[in-house]
Amino acid sequence: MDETATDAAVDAPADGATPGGPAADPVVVGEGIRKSYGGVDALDGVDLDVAAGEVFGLIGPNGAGKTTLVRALTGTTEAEGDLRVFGAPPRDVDPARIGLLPQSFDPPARLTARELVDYYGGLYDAARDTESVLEDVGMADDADAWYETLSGGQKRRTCVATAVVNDPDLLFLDEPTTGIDPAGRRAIHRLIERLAAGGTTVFLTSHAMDEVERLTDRVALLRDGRVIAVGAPDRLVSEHGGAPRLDATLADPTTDATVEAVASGVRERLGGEPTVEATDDGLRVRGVRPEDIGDAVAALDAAGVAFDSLSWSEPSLEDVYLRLTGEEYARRGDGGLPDEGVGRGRRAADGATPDGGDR
Ligand SMILES: Nc1ncnc2c1ncn2[C@@H]1O[C@H](COP(=O)(O)OP(=O)(O)OP(=O)(O)O)[C@@H](O)[C@H]1O
Repeated sequence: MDETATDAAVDAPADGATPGGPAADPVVVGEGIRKSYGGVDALDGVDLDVAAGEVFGLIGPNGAGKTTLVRALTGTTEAEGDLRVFGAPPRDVDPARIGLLPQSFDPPARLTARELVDYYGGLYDAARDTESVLEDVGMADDADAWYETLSGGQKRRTCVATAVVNDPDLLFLDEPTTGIDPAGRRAIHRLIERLAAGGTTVFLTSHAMDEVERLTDRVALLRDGRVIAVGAPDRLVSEHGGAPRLDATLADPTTDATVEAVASGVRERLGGEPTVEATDDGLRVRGVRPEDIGDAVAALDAAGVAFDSLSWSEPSLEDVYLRLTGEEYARRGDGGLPDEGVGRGRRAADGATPDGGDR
């Protein structure tokens, strides 16, 4: 396990099942994976395992190394370290067992979607029926259009079809839903769910935290070529997502005096637990339970704060992402660490800090 991974990475459930802990029956195993391009360490000692039948998510900022890791695991680039897929080095694995949707994929432009799926299916001894694959990705109605005339989302869906036409045991999808509209995304989500239900192992990279949270059994967060957390999404959220919060969009700019007035009113009504901070367009009160919402609103009113809108939300995988990558604090521009939570937790666990102080 990566030495910088949080403790969500290391505790296996008692029954050895996959959610939360390490894979019980791994089809992908990587230890100490390294890859440099010139002076850039794209992968800086990645350890991971993926179980048979698992939907495994890989998230991380632009340039974190996600695509490089997918390429290393599919044998499309050489990397150092111990990499095994179905027990063999990636380049020795039977291609019929693997499906790959690369991040960048440019199939021949003057073939129709149907011809493309036929063509890629023809590369294998046994392939799925073209029509059912087109149906699966929501392309049945547009199957006779040339690839070059398809919209960006239709192109991506066609590419997904070419990746699943061989009915792979292990499917790598590198940002499959980028540029796809909500209906198309739903089609891809349903396809992933069906494949997983049928026993296909899925390795999914995405910047869409909602789809990763919804679809994956476990997720690894990559930053600067290292896994900094891995575990079931709900576990990562409970450990690192922070408290539920109430966000207020304010009509006027948020001043320090506004924050202090609301904080004082919130302390008075709710005790010491909630914290108040300025956001880009208003205020955020953290630590507000559903039953506290009325009191928090009363604190805003008492402070004379006029708000345009209010929203309450539970923490999500996006909060985990923002906190563990340090982007939340970078965005605020203060470069500071939170008073509680992940900053201290990570230092205690591994000596690292969210601002990259271990590197
Ligand atoms: N072929 C290459 N030549 C040189 N540098 C590369 C190459 N491929 C990747 N890199 C560098 O390696 C690092 C990791 O890139 P990678 O594409 O794996 O990140 P990523 O997490 O997939 O990013 P994104 O979310 O933007 O797709 C980046 O600094 C990138 O510039």
